Amino acid sequence: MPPNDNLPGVYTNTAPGPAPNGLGQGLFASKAIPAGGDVLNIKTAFVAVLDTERLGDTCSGCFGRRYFGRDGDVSLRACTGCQVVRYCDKTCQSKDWKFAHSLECPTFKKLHPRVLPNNARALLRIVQRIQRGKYTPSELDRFAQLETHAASIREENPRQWERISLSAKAVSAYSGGGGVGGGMDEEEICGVGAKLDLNSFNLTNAQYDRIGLYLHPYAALINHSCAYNAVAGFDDDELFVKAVRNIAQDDQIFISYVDTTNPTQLRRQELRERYFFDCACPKCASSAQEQQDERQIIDAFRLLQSIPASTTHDEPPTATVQRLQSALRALHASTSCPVTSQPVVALRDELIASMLSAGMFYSAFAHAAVRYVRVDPVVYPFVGHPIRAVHAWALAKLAILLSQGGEGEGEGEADVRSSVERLGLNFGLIIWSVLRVLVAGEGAACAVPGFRGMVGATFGEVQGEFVRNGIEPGRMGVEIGREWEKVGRLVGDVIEGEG
Ligand SMILES: C[S@@+](CC[C@H](N)C(=O)[O-])C[C@H]1O[C@@H](n2cnc3c(N)ncnc32)[C@H](O)[C@@H]1O
Repeated sequence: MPPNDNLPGVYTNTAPGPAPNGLGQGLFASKAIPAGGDVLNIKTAFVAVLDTERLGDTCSGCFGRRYFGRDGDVSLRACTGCQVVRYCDKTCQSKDWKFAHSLECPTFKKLHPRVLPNNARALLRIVQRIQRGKYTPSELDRFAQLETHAASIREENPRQWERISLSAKAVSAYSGGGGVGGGMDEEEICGVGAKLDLNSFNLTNAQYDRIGLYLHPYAALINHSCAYNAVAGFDDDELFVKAVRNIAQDDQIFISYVDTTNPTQLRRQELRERYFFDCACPKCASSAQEQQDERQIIDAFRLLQSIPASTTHDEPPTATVQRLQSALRALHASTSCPVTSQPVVALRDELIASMLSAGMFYSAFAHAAVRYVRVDPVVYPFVGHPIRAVHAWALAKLAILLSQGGEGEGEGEADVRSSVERLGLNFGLIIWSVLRVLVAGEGAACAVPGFRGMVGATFGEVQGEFVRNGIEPGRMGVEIGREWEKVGRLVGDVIEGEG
């Protein structure tokens, strides 16, 4: 991809321009981009910080990039100055020190053991880097032009404005003012805080789990559509935006700011509250007639929200699993939500995560198979969609664990295990075929390089194991088809059990 002439580290097949229909500025394809193709790659963030709950388990230098996919615990060492941020080693520490930690470390130390929330830490970084002249004039110029909606935040979300003002007060006190970029008063810092809230992305790891927040003023130009044509992903703080559909030259690039599997009413509400616009995308327009179904789904969401959060720390994971399973059954009893609609989709994702924490590996495998076979092809129709790839990877990892004799535990686990054993599943062929699809589709895949590297290495090991045993799974299409018929029966049983 060609570099952007003005912005360091920005490579792109796009150009900025005014977006029609009152969307402000947007990004437009400077050439045709096929599905799976590159839209934008930004090597270094304008700002990126970890969420507070990830400071203890994620490296603040590489954001987990260097040890991603490695099994077992990774030991991170805390910064001896502030004790707040942690690193893999000196390389990661020195990278972060140069970027901004040298500026913020004394403040973190003073506040320890209190830790500033993620948006205040991001704001402090931006303000201190501006004051020390660490951004180029073109980066600052792009940042200055970003939308803030500050007046709307003040009027419509007074609590958000209060949080921004409090952060600005603290940052103004801690940043000390002055420097080559000049001092910034509290009001200016509030403006930066509003910009951060409106324009930041979820920083994710290579498996698309949220780990923090990220902002770059060029990427922030991408507008929203629920019928998006591109997705963003990260390796470390390197951003990759890829096409999930064929994009014609001069077409506008759209990502989704919200979970597009959510019902229209919820998506629109979230977009209104956080981004201050009413979405007029084709997906929102076409679901106007779905009022009846929508209402049922909204009721289902309320039911889900009435259940206490699944991540309460004092609840044993097996209890969470039971709670989620009964919520799934209650949803089926009270609404006609299909397995591919929300909140059933989100509930199953949570169920799989909770089953893993509870050590219910056979049950987690069965639900991951439901997701792979029945849910994702409908919810993410583009085969190279990164979420689909991550779910396929989770299924393969579970199959690897079970093939190595992983023992499940917990209520109901014995039943699922005996169903799997009755079916006589050949895990090896299932693992091989799931990974093979991921590796073969790599050209049109949107997953970030770190993820693809991890999948490729695992496929190589699995293939090597087969070859050592004199087997060529590439020639076993019929046998593999039979294994997927068995998986289909398992999937059918799970869905029937929920109904
Ligand atoms: C992250 S910014 C995107 C860049 C923005 N257009 C600009 O000129 O700075 C988000 C803001 O862009 C506008 N926007 C993005 N997508 C939109 C859409 N589909 N419809 C209307 N406004 C949209 C809204 O004002 C929203 O708060």
